Amino acid sequence: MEDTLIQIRRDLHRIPELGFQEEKTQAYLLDYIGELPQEYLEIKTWRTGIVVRVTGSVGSKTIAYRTDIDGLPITEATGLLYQSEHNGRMHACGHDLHMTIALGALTACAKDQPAQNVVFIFQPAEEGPGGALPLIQSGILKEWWPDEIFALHIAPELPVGTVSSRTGLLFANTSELFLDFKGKGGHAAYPHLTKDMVVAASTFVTNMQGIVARNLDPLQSAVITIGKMESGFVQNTIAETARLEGTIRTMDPEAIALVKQHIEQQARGLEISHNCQIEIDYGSNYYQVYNDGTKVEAFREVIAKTSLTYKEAPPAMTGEDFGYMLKEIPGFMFWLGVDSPYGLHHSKLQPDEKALGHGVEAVLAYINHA
Ligand SMILES: CC(=O)N[C@@H](CCC[C@H](N)C(=O)O)C(=O)O
Repeated sequence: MEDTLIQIRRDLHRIPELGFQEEKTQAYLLDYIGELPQEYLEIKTWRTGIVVRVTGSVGSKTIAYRTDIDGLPITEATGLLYQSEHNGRMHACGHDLHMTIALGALTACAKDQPAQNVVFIFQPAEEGPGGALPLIQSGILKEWWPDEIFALHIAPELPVGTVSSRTGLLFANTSELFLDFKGKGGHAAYPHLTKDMVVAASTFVTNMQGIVARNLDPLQSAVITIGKMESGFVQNTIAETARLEGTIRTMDPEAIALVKQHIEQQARGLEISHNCQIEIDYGSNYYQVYNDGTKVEAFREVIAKTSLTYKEAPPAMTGEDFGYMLKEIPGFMFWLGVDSPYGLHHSKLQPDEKALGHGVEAVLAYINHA
C-alpha cells in the first residue's frame, strides 16, 4: 500500500490547481474512486469537489472525514522529478498528501465495510476563495449529514510518526486584505505635480504595524501581514497606483472586526494626507478552527493504541475554512508530522512521504473506534 500511496501523492503533486479550477484533480480522484469496489459507495460531485458515502454495517451514526484539494499560486523550487507540471502552481500546503490519505482511508473502507457510515469530503478552494462554507450551504451534505467530522493538516515542523491536536481553538479567524491606492502619476523629477502611491502604500504598511501593538488589547493576539506589494513601472516615473495584498489573523472572532475598523480609519487618514483614494476589499474570511474537547480526547485515546505518538498542540495563526464545518458539526482537526526543513507555503516544501501511511493509520483508527 505504501508504494501505491506514494504514487498517488506524486501524481496529484504534478497537477496542482487553484480553488474551483481543480478539474484535473477531480477527474483523477473520480477515476481512482471509480476503480474501488462500489458495493458500499455512493458518489456525488459538487462543483470541483466530490462527496463519497460509505454505508456502514451498523450505520447508527455517520462520521465525516474532509480533505482539501486545491494548490497555491507558487512556483515550485524543489527540483523533484515529480515536481509541479503547472507553471506557477504548487501543492505547497500539503493538500496532495491530504487527498492521498483520504483515498487510502476510503480504499480500506470500500474493501472492508466499516461499522459506521463514513462520508469522505474532497473539498475545493481551501486556500481561497473558500469551499467549505458554500459546500455546506449547497445542501449536498443534507441527506448524509454527519454526527461528527474530522480532518488533518500536515505539520512540517513535527517528526514523522507524530500527530498533534488540542481542545478548543486550534487555528485563527482570518480575513484576506486587498488595498488599491489611486493617486496621480508623473515625471520622477516633478513630485509636487503628482500623488505618489509608492509613498502612500509604504506609509500604510509602516503605520499598520501600530494596530496590533497599540489598538488591540495586549491580551488578545493578532497578526496583520502584507505578503505582496505592487506599484510602478519604471525607475524614473512616479507611480499612479499601488496594490497591497495581505491577511489578518485573530484568536477571537470579534477582534477581527476591530482590526478592520482601524485599517479603515488609517486608510481614510491617508486619503486625506496623500490626497488619494484607497479601496479596501476583505476577500474571503474564515471562521476559527475550534475543536470539540470530547472528540479530541477520544482521538488521543485512539492514537495511544496505534504506532503513533500524540503531542499537545499550541494554537496557531494559520487559517482553515474547515472552521465553518466545525461550526455546524462537532469534531476536530489534527496536525500530522511530515518533517520538512521548509515550511507550509514555501516553494521548497518537501514532506517525508513516510507520513502518508501514518496519516491513513490515524484516520482509519478514528473511523473504526466508533
Ligand atoms: C493552513 C493554511 O496555511 N491555511 C491558509 C488559509 C488561507 C486563508 C486565506 N487565503 C487568507 O490568507 O486569509 C493560511 O494562509 O493560513
